[in-house]
Amino acid sequence: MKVRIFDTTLRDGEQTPGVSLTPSDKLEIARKLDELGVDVIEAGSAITSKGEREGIKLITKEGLNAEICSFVRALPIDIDAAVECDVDSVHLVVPTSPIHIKYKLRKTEDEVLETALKAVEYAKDHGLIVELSAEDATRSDVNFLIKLFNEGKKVGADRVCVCDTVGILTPQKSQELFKKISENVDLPVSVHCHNDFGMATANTCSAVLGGAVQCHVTINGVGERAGNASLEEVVSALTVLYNYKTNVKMEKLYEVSRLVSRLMKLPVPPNKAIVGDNAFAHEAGIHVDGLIKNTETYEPIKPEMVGNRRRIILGKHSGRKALKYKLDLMGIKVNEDQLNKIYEKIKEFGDLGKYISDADLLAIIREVLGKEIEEKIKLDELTVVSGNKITPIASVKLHYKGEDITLIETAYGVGPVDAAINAVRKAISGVADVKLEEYRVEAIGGGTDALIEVRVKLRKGMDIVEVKKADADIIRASVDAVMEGINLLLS
Ligand SMILES: CC(=O)SCCNC(=O)CCNC(=O)[C@H](O)C(C)(C)COP(=O)(O)OP(=O)(O)OC[C@H]1O[C@@H](n2cnc3c(N)ncnc32)[C@H](O)[C@@H]1OP(=O)(O)O
Ligand SMILES: CC(=O)C(=O)O
Repeated sequence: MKVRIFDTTLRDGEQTPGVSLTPSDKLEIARKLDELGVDVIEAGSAITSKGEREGIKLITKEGLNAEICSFVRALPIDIDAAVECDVDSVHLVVPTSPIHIKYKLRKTEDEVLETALKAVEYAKDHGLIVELSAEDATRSDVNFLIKLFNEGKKVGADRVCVCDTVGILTPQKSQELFKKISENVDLPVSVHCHNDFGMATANTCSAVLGGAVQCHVTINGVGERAGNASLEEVVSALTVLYNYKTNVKMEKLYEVSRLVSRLMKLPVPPNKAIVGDNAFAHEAGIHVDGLIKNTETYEPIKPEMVGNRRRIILGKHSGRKALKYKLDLMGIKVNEDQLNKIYEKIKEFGDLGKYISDADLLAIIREVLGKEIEEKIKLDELTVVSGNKITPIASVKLHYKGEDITLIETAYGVGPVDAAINAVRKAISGVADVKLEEYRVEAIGGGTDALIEVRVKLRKGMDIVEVKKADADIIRASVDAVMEGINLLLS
């Protein structure tokens, strides 16, 4: 059976405290969501602001395949704003719980019903698809919900939605509630779950078992408070664990996750299911040994299925097979004695509570093998100019393959570090397509002469490396880290 995916990253997701997207950010995300194959994009809440309307209008003009929707309250002014943005549909939200009706709206149930039905009629008169949605439905009288939905159908509502606004459902209650609503309302039923108790994905899947045919979800589970049910979790669980189908192209999940993370400036926790960087990462020796023999031993699905990748991390818990596997991947040949020496050093590092980055491993290998591993690209010159009356600018001269090829480039940036890294990336653009995925900086010590530790994560295709470098000069530390990462990716 097929389940529709209603993505609310650009509406409920953008309600994440501190997050605000520009109209062009919204358009970029909407295009990716459309490529991903979601059925509905809730592009925002048109009444919110001029910029919000601008963003929604950019999306509706784009001619995407997905239905474009705006959140509206049961108010003509909200519906007018949605109509102005030329959306296909409205997510028309009506608070239904006693607490919302009494304290928030200061109305009676009858008054709420009357306002809601008038709003549905008004939206239908303006040619909109209407999803009539009950806010705080899971703390509402189920008979009132059924009455609202059935009356809503009479005046033209096309779908209904049950919102677990404060995330208090359990999987059992969810299945029962959605069964009751589906049996008593002859319209497609949507589920909208929040994650206050970490149950949003489970509750959403149970709602589908109960009869819901459309799931409201957000990329990375972003949203109010603890967030919404996450798209990647719901789609993967429904597909793999429950055997449902969706229109989502699952192999694009990681890519869309990272776009949303970058534009919302919300890092994806490493242990996030499906799209986290640790979702398919393994350090424990016993696990890696199993994986080498058959990946199914410790992976429920293949990482490529969701656009993620397998990572073998070396550390305190590693075994020799993991080390050998990693060295093979790096094209480094060692004898048994050298392997054991590198292995012991990794354990020593781990016991000191240290994280072993790819660059650390390379340093250990260099030490044990007693020889330099070839640096394909070397930094020769670096010049950076910055000040209060100049856009920061940097130029670099690099040597590629010894002295054979010289790469010289200049670039601007928002600051001197950005300019320097842009110059390096520009210079190597003809050699390799390397993307800077993450840049973090920490001062070790307190003064202006503190040691600066820079950590970068670089990607070339599906290969990712992490490097950390420390220097009193933040620009040197940054450029050295990026150069080392590029060399690792080219090795
Ligand atoms: C559970 C959810 O996610 S609900 C969606 C939350 N989304 C948002 O709030 C979108 C962003 N919001 C905004 O930009 C602003 O709140 C606006 C433009 C919508 C409204 O701003 P203001 O007019 O200043 O109102 P304010 O936000 O202070 O209060 C909300 C009003 O809407 C009313 N209201 C709330 N929900 C509904 C509803 N579904 N239908 C009708 N009225 C509603 C409230 O009762 C309150 O009315 P009151 O002023 O008569 O008490
Ligand atoms: C409508 C909505 O976002 C909610 O009730 O959570």
